[in-house]
Amino acid sequence: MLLHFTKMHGLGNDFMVVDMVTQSVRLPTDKIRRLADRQFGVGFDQLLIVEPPTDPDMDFRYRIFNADGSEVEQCGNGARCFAKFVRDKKLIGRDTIHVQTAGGNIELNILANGEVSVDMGVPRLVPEDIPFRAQEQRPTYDLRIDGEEYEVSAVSMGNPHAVLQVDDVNRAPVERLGSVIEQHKRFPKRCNVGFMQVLDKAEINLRVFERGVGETLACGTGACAAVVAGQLQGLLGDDVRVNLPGGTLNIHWPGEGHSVIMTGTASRVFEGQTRL
Ligand SMILES: N[C@H](CCC[C@H](N)C(=O)O)C(=O)O
Repeated sequence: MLLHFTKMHGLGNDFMVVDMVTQSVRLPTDKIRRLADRQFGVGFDQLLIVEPPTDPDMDFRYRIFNADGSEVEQCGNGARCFAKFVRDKKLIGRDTIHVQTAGGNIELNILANGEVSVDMGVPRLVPEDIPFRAQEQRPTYDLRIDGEEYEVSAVSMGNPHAVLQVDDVNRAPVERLGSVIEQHKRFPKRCNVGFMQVLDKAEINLRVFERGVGETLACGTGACAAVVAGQLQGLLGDDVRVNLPGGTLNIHWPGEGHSVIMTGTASRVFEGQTRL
C-alpha cells in the first residue's frame, strides 16, 4: 500500500501530513512510531491526519499523533500547516477554515502575506479541565521534584501544559527537568513543559519539552500557554512576541474567557510517498 504525504513544518516543529479525505489507510501506533523515526522512517515530531468532519458545521477533522504514537488533543504549529495543506491541495477554496479537533474546534485564517492566524480557543485553567491535580485554581502551583520546589503554571490549550519561569532559556535544564515534569503524577495525562524567560511585557524567549516527543524547535500551544501563564502573573500584556529556537510567533490574548490568537508561518518542505 502506497501512502502519499507532505512533509511540513511550523518554525522547525515538523510534521508528516496525510490526506485521509482522498486516501484511506490504517495507521496503528507501531506504524506511527516507525514512520516518526528519523533514521528508519520519514521522521517527524507529529503526524497530522486530515479527515472529513463528523461535525457538519466544520470543514475538516484534524487528528494529531506525537512521535511516540500517542494521539493528542491539539497542535498549534500543526494547525497553521494544516491550513496551508488543505489550500495547496485545493481541498477547500476559502481562506477561513473551521476545523474539528479532539481538543475543541478551531478557526484558521490564511492571511494575505501567507502567514496563518489561528483562533486557538479559550484556555482552560480549572485544574480538573487541564487535567492537573490541585485543590483550587491558582496562577502558579508548587511542584515538588527530588526534594526541591518548582513554581509552575498549569494551562490547557486543549492539551496540557506546565510553564516555568527561568532567567535564561539557554541555561534552562530543559532535558532533565522537562522529562521529569512531563511525567509528574499531578499531570494524569502527562504534559508539555515550557521554560519561559520574560524579556518585557511584550516579548519572551521560550523553549518547550513536548509531551510524547521531547524538546522541539517550536511549540504553538506551548507559546499560547506561556503567554496565558505570564499574563495571569501580571508579567505580560495582551500582545506578545514569543521567540522559540525555530522562530517567532505572535500571540494575542485579551484575558480570561477570551480566545488565544496565534499567528505565524507554515512551510512545505517536500511531497513524498512511502510503502506501508
Ligand atoms: N506534544 C503536544 C502535541 C503537539 C503540540 C505542538 N507541536 C504545538 O505546536 O502545539 C502534546 O502532546 O500535547
